[in-house]
Amino acid sequence: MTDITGSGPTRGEPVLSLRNVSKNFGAVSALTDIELDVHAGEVVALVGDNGAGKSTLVKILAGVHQASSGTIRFMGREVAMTDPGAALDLGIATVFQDLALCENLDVVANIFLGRELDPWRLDEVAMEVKAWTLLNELAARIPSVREPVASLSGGQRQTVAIARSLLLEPKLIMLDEPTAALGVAQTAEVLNLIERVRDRGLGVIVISHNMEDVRAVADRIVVLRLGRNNGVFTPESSNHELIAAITGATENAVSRRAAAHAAAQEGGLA
Ligand SMILES: Nc1ncnc2c1ncn2[C@@H]1O[C@H](COP(=O)(O)OP(=O)(O)OP(=O)(O)O)[C@@H](O)[C@H]1O
Repeated sequence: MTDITGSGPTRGEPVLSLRNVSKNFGAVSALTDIELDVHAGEVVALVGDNGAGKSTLVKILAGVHQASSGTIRFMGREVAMTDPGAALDLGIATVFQDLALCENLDVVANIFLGRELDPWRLDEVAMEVKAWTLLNELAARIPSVREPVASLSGGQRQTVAIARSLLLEPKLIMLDEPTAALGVAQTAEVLNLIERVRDRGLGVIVISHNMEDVRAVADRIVVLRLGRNNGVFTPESSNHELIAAITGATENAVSRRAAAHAAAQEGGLA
């Protein structure tokens, strides 16, 4: 049976720790002296305006880009993510926004894509059982694992992509905008899924622009602004504080609208 936790760290132990991580693209400083900690059984939301450096940070951790300087510790030791394979081998899984699924293949084939149990002799039955086990552990609602991905909803596709990333028993999973373009019910399903992954002791990093989703699922909210850390918040932090950290100003069009909206709601309730 697939155990999606693997031999992971105990809840609360540090999984990932970044210190002074910087990344330059030629003359462009995409990231400067980033610090980030993720613990086992914790969801960390990475938020920031467009161009804040979120994608660059995730790509460094996924081995797509290499940091220009700084240290990355993973499971207690300093590591170098030289390529995507190295990150995967260490136990860092990434679900990118495009999900990288094959529309015409079924759920089983997508979960095992490139990782067939025996590439010379496809053991369809064993792979189907393993796919079901994985999806059941996630309490995922997929009608049939023999359904082509093309016929699944956005939420179900996200589920398949997450299940696929758990196959290699990672210690850390990174999700890039997992609820973008999803409806209300599908978003709730994906947020539940993230909680189940967290409850199994994995460290989770979620990039999101949706503050409601971030508050609903994150244990800590790390704000990046112009490639630098700009505060760590909790879901209880006020919208005003969060928006100020994201935009870098306490008074701006977004915060004024939020304040006016809150005042109107209060007025309505009175
Ligand atoms: N390959 C690259 N070459 C040059 N500059 C880059 C490259 N990738 C990112 N950058 C720059 O790094 C900065 C951070 O970009 P990044 O895409 O990481 O931000 P982001 O927070 O993910 O934004 P978004 O929410 O729009 O995806 C930007 O100034 C961007 O132009």
